[in-house]
Amino acid sequence: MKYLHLDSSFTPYNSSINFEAFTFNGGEPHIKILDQNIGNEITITHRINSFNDLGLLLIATDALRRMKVKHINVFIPYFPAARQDRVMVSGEPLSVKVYADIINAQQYDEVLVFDPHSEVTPAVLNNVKVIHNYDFVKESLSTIHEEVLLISPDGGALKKIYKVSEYLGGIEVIECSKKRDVTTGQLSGFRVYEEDLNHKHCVIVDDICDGGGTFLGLAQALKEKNAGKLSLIVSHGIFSKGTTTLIEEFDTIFTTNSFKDVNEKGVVQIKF
Ligand SMILES: O=P(O)(O)OC[C@H]1O[C@@H](O)[C@H](O)[C@@H]1O
Repeated sequence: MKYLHLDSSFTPYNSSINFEAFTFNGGEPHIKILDQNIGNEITITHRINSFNDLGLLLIATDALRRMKVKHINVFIPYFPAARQDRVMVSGEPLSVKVYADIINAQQYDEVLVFDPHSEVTPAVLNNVKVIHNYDFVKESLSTIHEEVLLISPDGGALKKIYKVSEYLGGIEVIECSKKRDVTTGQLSGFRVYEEDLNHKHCVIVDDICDGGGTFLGLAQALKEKNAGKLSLIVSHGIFSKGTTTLIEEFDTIFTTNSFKDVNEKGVVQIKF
């Protein structure tokens, strides 16, 4: 099996097929595969954070098909728009399905995704294989040498966190839920369904850290219930508002390189 790593800083498997890629003046991505003996099965790996990234994946797939590669797999660690997985009000798109339809049209033999936001992503993708967060959480926790509680931020994360807990031999899970303002729908606080956390190390586990507001808010609520140290494990680190405030609040933040590379003291990035 050979690998085509389209993003030079995301190279989860060692060997990569040689290629040249650049963007035309008009903004269109271009690629030329330089190796000619590339075999019959290739896995493309790519972080898709923009339409240009998607475009590069599509034209790379076309180039491989024209080179008569029979079996093509793709590893898209952070599946785009996985959070836009339902239409809340008329006028909104079902974006995850739009991306999935484009990926499905490529007829990949296997589509690997890492810890998708909900069950909708694997449901709308063909030939999908989900890489769960179990080993990532296990590796993160292996650096914490004290008893921990796993904190589930909301109902959406519950099913996954209980599976993680089971995988790790039954670590205690503390359930929480988000409070929302009834008129605006804005996040207004958290309910923690445990009276006293007994100063134990609380580890929040979730799929995505975007702006970080969820985790800063939850940290406050946990402290009000006598939390000890706080850590955060998030599969996909977008960190759109930076990491400074989060680093001040959390003992350690664990993430992967599924979305981007982060080199900040206080953030441990476990790489694919
Ligand atoms: O508060 P930020 O970091 O912006 O958003 C992260 C939260 O938004 C959800 O979709 C994620 O699953 C996570 O619970």
